[in-house]
Amino acid sequence: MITTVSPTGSDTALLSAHAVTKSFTVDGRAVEVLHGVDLSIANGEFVTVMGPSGSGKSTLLYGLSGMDAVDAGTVRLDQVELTALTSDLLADHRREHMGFVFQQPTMLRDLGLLENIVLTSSLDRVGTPADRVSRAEELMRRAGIWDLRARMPAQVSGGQLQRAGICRALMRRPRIVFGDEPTGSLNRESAEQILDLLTELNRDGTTMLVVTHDVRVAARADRVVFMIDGRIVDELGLTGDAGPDLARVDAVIGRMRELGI
Ligand SMILES: Nc1ncnc2c1ncn2[C@@H]1O[C@H](COP(=O)(O)OP(=O)(O)OP(=O)(O)O)[C@@H](O)[C@H]1O
Repeated sequence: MITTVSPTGSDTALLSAHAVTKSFTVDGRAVEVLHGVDLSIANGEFVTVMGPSGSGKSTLLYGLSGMDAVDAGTVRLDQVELTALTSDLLADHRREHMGFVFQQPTMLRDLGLLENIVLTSSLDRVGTPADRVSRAEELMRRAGIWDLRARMPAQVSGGQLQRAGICRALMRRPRIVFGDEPTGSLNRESAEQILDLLTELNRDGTTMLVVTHDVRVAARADRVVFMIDGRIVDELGLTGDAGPDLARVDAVIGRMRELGI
């Protein structure tokens, strides 16, 4: 059943934001782009954020993940208030608990995919080198790119590279994965494969917050959050027996029409 959910918080939230504001200085003037955003994401939930270009989706994602500081309000990951941490502690926390998937992963071009994936966690000194390779193997097999492990980033397709990027993001078993247009640069078939992978990872318990313009991506979520002009204006719950993808896509498009997006 497709349901509308209220935009209120949840006691079991893994990530919660309260009254978050953010301004940028443009031509010497502060322009507020997030106007007191509240958002709670439950453990294991898959949430997508949709809205017009410039509505503040990426700014929200960066603010919630601590990649960029917010001006006011609080952001908590589980019991830890991210907005109260020093930048060093926040960076540690981010490395340990969060994964990031962007439109195009940045890889070192002279290293093979496996080395690229293992390298991040090697730098972080997590486990033994053998542990890291075995974790990478598990993820790469799952993503269907183990056979490509020795290829250089320039020798694989955009979709394969994105799958490697997702493997890299998951090396440390993050509690939450943030995605900013993870299928934005891919053709339809590759995008579907990435979506299948993200959906599968979410089913295994990884919480996800993904910003997207693509209704097919949004429709995979448990909940779609709609932003307009720096505010969350509506939410659409897609949990339960929501039927085939098409019905979910229809529901998202219908809500976008109602909101004039
Ligand atoms: N570093 C910055 N300096 C000044 N203004 C910024 C900066 N980053 C973002 N903005 C502005 O903040 C607003 C929100 O931008 P943001 O990138 O969050 O929107 P978005 O919804 O993700 O857009 P899109 O869908 O086009 O990626 C926009 O008006 C943008 O121009």
